[in-house]
Amino acid sequence: MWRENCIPVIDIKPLVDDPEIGSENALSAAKEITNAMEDFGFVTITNYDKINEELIRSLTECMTDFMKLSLEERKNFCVHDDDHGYFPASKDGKEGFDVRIRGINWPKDDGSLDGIFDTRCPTDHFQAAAKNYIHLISSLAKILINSISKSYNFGSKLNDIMPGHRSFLRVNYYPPRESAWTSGSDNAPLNCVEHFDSGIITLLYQDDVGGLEVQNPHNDEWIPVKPVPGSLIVNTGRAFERMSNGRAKATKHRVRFTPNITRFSIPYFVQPNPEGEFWPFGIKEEDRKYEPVKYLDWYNTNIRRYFPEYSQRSTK
Ligand SMILES: O=C(O)CCC(=O)C(=O)O
Ligand SMILES: [Fe+2]
Repeated sequence: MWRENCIPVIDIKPLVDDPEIGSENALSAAKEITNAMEDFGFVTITNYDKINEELIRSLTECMTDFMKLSLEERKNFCVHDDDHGYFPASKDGKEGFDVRIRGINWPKDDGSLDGIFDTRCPTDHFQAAAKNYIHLISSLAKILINSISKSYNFGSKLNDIMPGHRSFLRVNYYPPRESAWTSGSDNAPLNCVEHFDSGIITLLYQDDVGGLEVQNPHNDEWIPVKPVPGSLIVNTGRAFERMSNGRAKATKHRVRFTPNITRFSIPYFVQPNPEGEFWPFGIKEEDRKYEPVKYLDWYNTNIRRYFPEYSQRSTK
C-alpha cells in the first residue's frame, strides 16, 4: 500500500501495440496499471502519442475563445437538464464545457466511434476539435477497459455494459484569480473541491501549471500529481471500485489554488450505459461485497447525495 509517496509513471506503448495482451511487455504494463489502481487509484501514463500537443492546443484555444464571450453569452450553451454544455463557475471558481458523443457502440478496433453528437458547441472549430479528441481518447479507454477486464477476470461483463455509454469530455478552465474561492479539509486554498470521480475510469490531461493532488487514504496526506509532459493520468472511479469488489481504489483528489494563472485540464469520464447493471464481476457470489446496481440508480442515490456540489449535473 502506498509503496512510495509518489504517483507511478507507466509507459503505455506495449499495451497500445498489443491490446490483446499476448506479449510479456503488455502483460507487465497491464499489471503495473492494476497495481497502481489498487495502491493510489491514480497512475500517470506516457507514450500515448495520439493525444498530442496540437490536439490539446486546438481544444484549449477554442475554449479560450469561448471564454472571451460574456457570461450571458456563454450561458446560452448551458444545458440545464442534462450533462453536457457549458457550466459556469460555482463553489470552487472553476468553469468548463462538457461535450458528449452518446456512444451507440463501444469504439471499434480502428478507433472509430459510432455515436450521436449531442452537444451544441460554440463554433464548428470547437466541435471538430472535441470530436477529434473524443475519438482518439476513447480508443485508449477501450484498451484500458480491456486490460482491466483481463486483469480482474471480468470476462465480457464490463464490455457488455459499454454500448450506449455516456462517457463525456470536459474542458476545465480555471480562470486567473487573486484568491481562492474555497478551501480544503486542511484549509489549503483550492481551485477544485475535494471529490471522487464516479465513473469507471477518468483519463485526464493536465497542463503544466500543476496543483492536482490525491489523498493517501491511510494518513490523509495530500500527494501532488506532478505534470509530466506528454502524459495522461488514469484514475479509478467509484463504479470501478465497486466492480472490482473494492480492490481498485477510488481516491479523493482536488486542485490546489495557484494565483493569477489560467489552468486547463481535460478529463474524459468513462461511464457505462446508464441502464447497465454492475456488481463485483468475476467474484463468487458469497465473496461479493456489493449488490448488483443499475449505474444511473446507483449514481443518483450514492454519489449525488454525498457530493451535491460536485454532481448537480445528471449522468443521463
Ligand atoms: O483539473 C484537474 O486536474 C482535475 C479535475 C478533476 O478532478 C475533475 O474534473 O474531476
Ligand atoms: Fe476528478
